[in-house]
Amino acid sequence: MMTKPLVDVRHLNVRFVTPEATIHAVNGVDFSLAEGEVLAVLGESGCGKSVTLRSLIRLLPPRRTQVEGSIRIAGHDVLALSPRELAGMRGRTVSMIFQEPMVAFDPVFTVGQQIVETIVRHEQTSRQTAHARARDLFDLVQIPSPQRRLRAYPHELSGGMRQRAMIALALACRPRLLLADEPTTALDATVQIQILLLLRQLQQELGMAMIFVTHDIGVAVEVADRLAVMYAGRFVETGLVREVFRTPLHPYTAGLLASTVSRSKRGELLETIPGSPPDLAMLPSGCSFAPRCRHVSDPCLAQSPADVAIGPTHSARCLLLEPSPSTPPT
Ligand SMILES: Nc1ncnc2c1ncn2[C@@H]1O[C@H](COP(=O)(O)OP(=O)(O)OP(=O)(O)O)[C@@H](O)[C@H]1O
Repeated sequence: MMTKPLVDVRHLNVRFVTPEATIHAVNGVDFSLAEGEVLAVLGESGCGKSVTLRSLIRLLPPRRTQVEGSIRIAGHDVLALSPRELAGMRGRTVSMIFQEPMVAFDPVFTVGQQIVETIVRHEQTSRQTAHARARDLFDLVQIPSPQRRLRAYPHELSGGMRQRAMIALALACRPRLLLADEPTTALDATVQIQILLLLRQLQQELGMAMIFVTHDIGVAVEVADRLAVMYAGRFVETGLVREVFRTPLHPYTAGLLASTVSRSKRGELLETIPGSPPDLAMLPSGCSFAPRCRHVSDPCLAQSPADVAIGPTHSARCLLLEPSPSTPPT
């Protein structure tokens, strides 16, 4: 029997209409995610990863933002929710963690007060019960001396501790889905690894689904079951981590992998993808990657590639994968 996915996103388009230009940040993204599954969204800066993630809980500035398509999370039709229903869904069903924890915390309250407040607001429990839960959460995210740390203001904690406290806040109401927007990028390498391991362990223990945005392929491989490679607002390749890693289908994915491999072998970036991602206010016609692609041919400049499945879980958008018009049908 097919179970319903926890997340189902269809034809998601997000545009920012500014007086100067219309920015096509997300262009026809489709994906679904099962309970307990981890998807990493991977791509260079400015390709629409954060906007995709934020649109899932409508965390985009409402003015001048146009969102089209459908987003269903745990049975909620997210784009149709009232502000009150949306507030109920955030925290309880879906939570988000950020690169910079100060985004999640209010500097004038202690971290303990903020976690207790979140629990009381969502679950109508007593303060005493909420405080005991906050303590347990600090244990869960491995913060030593939890009682003392709960009484600290956000700025009094170190970067790594603040990140752990934000994860505790995000988990306060036991969400079924955690959205993570480059949560380790700002940390130094050792702390980064500790936080990644913690997130993976928590995700497995709590059976929580997670969507993890990163520009680091090593991080994606470390945390995810599935990968979505994003370029110019589109998912250009999706698949299980090992499939994408072993058999990249899209030239962009192959380029990302090649630059990572050459960097790790020689300590320097030997093979980068030439050029830079297109301006999302002026997307080229045809395939958006064509201007940087070593396999480009004339049709790529005219025709936008469809998503071609080469297996039950692996697909990509590249004309090289489409049967050529001259191939007789079998
Ligand atoms: N509120 C906004 N108004 C106008 N443009 C925006 C807004 N938010 C994002 N954008 C634009 O949307 C595009 C996609 O941004 P997004 O932050 O999703 O990229 P990203 O892939 O997450 O990159 P990074 O890794 O640098 O965060 C960018 O061109 C960005 O400038």
